[in-house]
Amino acid sequence: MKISDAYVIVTSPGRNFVTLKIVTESGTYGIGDATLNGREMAVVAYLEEHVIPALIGRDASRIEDIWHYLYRGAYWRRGPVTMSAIAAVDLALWDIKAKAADMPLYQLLGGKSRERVMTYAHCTGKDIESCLEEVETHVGLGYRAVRVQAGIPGIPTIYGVAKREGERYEPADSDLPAEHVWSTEKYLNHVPKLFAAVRERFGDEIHLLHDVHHRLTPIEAARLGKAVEPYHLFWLEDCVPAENQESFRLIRQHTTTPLAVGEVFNSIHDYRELLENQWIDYIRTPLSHGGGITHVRRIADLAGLYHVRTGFHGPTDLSPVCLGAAIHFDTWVPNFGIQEHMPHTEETDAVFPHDYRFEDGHFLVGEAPGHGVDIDEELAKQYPYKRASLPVNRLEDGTLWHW
Ligand SMILES: O=C(O)C(=O)C[C@H](O)[C@H](O)CO
Ligand SMILES: [Mg+2]
Repeated sequence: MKISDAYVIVTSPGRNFVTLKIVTESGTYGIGDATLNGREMAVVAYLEEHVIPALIGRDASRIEDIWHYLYRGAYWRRGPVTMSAIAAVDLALWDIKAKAADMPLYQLLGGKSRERVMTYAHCTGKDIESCLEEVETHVGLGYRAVRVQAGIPGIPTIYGVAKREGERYEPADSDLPAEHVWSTEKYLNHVPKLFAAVRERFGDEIHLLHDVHHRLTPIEAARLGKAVEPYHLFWLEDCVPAENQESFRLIRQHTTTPLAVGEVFNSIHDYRELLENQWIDYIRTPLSHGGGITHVRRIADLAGLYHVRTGFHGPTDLSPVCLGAAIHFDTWVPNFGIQEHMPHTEETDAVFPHDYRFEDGHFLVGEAPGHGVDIDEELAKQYPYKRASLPVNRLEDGTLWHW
């Protein structure tokens, strides 16, 4: 199973995606997602200049050895660019191995732990009322869990809320970073009212999630966690920037609201104190940013020791390749929690044909050999790369804040 060719495909069917294709001498190929939103071309350069030349001629079946060759062998360890590049190789190699075994990937991982994968949808609105309408729509579509984000009075642009009614939310929305304004006090005063309204209208059954997107300090996060306790959230996500893992000690001492962290993490080392001290409840690192299946399953196993479950990041800036592989992983992993689901556009789905299905608030894994996602290279060529940047956030006095 010698690797005879490998190349990167960049396509932008509505948004940018980076895909690595690895081909073996027998003609069996695999694909991996290497998309790092707003920093796509850095991963392309890493793969083309440093990884692909070293892959040609290697045995594609030696996934573990190739992982360590790329991780230890680079000398420069960890980081989102490195770990996204390694992830793309790893996902493509698992795809090849499963195809060679004529098995869907979940079988190779250890078989089904569940029949279907619960997902949560994004419900956003410019105010509480329009957000409630979104919840109504998604409950009607069968979702058992929804992420609720509403506009905050006095803050013109807010994370998670589309610029105009009826439009899709897309964070990387301009060539150079847009500038947003943030007020912690306005936010903290408003969010409990939003959850009170959702529980009052929809009752206790539906799971509710919320993403703070790294904007609070630990004591402010503790205040929010406490304030929303009556509405029993499924999780509060990224309530503080998590480089300082120790800050979760303080948050945890104050609130029983479950905490999810890690969509910007890329290594097991980012999680160690959080897990060993039982400060969090869900891990978020997607396969495509955390070194692929080979590394993320080690994080999931470590998490399992502490009753921590998976809740993988799944916005539209991860391609269907990442989502498809995640659905296989979610079907297998013993300590599964939930899978994020932001539907891709029709154009994206056409470029990446796949066999996973959404039904009644859940994903159903496909039975095709491999991870079940392919790329239509001819169609991909019709959508050239266009630079798109994530916004920056400033406090009302102009101080640069966390976006
Ligand atoms: O989906 C989420 O929870 C996010 O926070 C989405 C991020 O803002 C997005 O992936 C940034 O690229
Ligand atoms: Mg998030």
